[in-house]
Amino acid sequence: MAAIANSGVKVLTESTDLKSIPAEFSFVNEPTGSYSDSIPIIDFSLLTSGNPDERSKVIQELGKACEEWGFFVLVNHGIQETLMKAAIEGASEFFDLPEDEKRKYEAKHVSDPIKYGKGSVITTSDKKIFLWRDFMKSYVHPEFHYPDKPQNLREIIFEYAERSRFVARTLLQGISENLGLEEGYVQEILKLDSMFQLFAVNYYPPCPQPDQAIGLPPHTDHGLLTFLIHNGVAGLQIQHNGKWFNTNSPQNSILVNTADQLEIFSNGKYKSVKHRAVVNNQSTRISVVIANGPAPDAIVGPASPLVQRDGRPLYRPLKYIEYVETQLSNTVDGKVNLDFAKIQDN
Ligand SMILES: O=C(O)CCC(=O)C(=O)O
Ligand SMILES: [Fe+2]
Repeated sequence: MAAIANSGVKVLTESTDLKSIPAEFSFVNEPTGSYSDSIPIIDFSLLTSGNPDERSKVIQELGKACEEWGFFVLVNHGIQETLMKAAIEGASEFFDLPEDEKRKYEAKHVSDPIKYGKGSVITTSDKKIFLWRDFMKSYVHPEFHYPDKPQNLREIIFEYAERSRFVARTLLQGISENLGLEEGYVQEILKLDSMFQLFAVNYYPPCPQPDQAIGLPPHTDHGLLTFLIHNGVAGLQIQHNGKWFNTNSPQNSILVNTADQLEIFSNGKYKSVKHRAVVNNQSTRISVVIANGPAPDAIVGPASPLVQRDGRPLYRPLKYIEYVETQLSNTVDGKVNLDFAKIQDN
């Protein structure tokens, strides 16, 4: 039992021939996801192409995707496929390191810039459940933190994060134009030059009873836009109109979801989408995530031109890094923080 509590799921699955999941992992899943052919696809190159008609059309599509789905598949984003592959393969090598090496990064405090672990959630009935996932998270911007080993990976992740920032800022500029905000407003208010980026690699080994465990339970992300790429094994599901949908991703695309700060900034126009990661009994799934957010010290509330237009703010302003760290230490329900920021009717 101690092995289960102390080591990651990778070690657990590799050291024993499991036919069923240990009781600590048992999670009651909502019904499984189906497919939708209407998940939006956004062509990033049209945002930067210089053709004004194409640009305004894609900005409209982007706004619609954020409003209706809170999720889209980004194609033609300009980040080289070789870099993305290197990031996925390299990041997953972290989990092959000896336990002692990984354990150096076991989280002691929520603000530790590098954290390794397995994670657990407390259910509404006060039960602790372990997730079928090992993770490594690190803060990569404005300060860059990354484990020393495996070697050479720091440069790859540094570059991937840098390219992602360009893509994220360009998308946010397009989104804020769709909200009717002036050029440069979003950049200045959210201090995007020093935007906070949290890098995460999630490792989901095959699970003998995939329907009875969960990789990551339903949650929303804390930032503005989250980018996710993976090793070709599906597992990310998003909630849409109360139902779960599998996400498809064409070769070399980035899966993008709206997150809490965008819901707050847009005064509720764009909802932070709930999503979860399911597991399977065949192949290891690896996802590489970059949560792109405002600057750590930015105080984020609804954009004032939108508050004026809507008549009142729906959320109260909070300092972003405090929001992140409350969410990272909160293991219950992904929406708790947003509810905390919400101004209640009375
Ligand atoms: O691995 C996935 O598909 C989901 C990851 C995720 O939602 C997260 O890291 O916040
Ligand atoms: Fe997430």
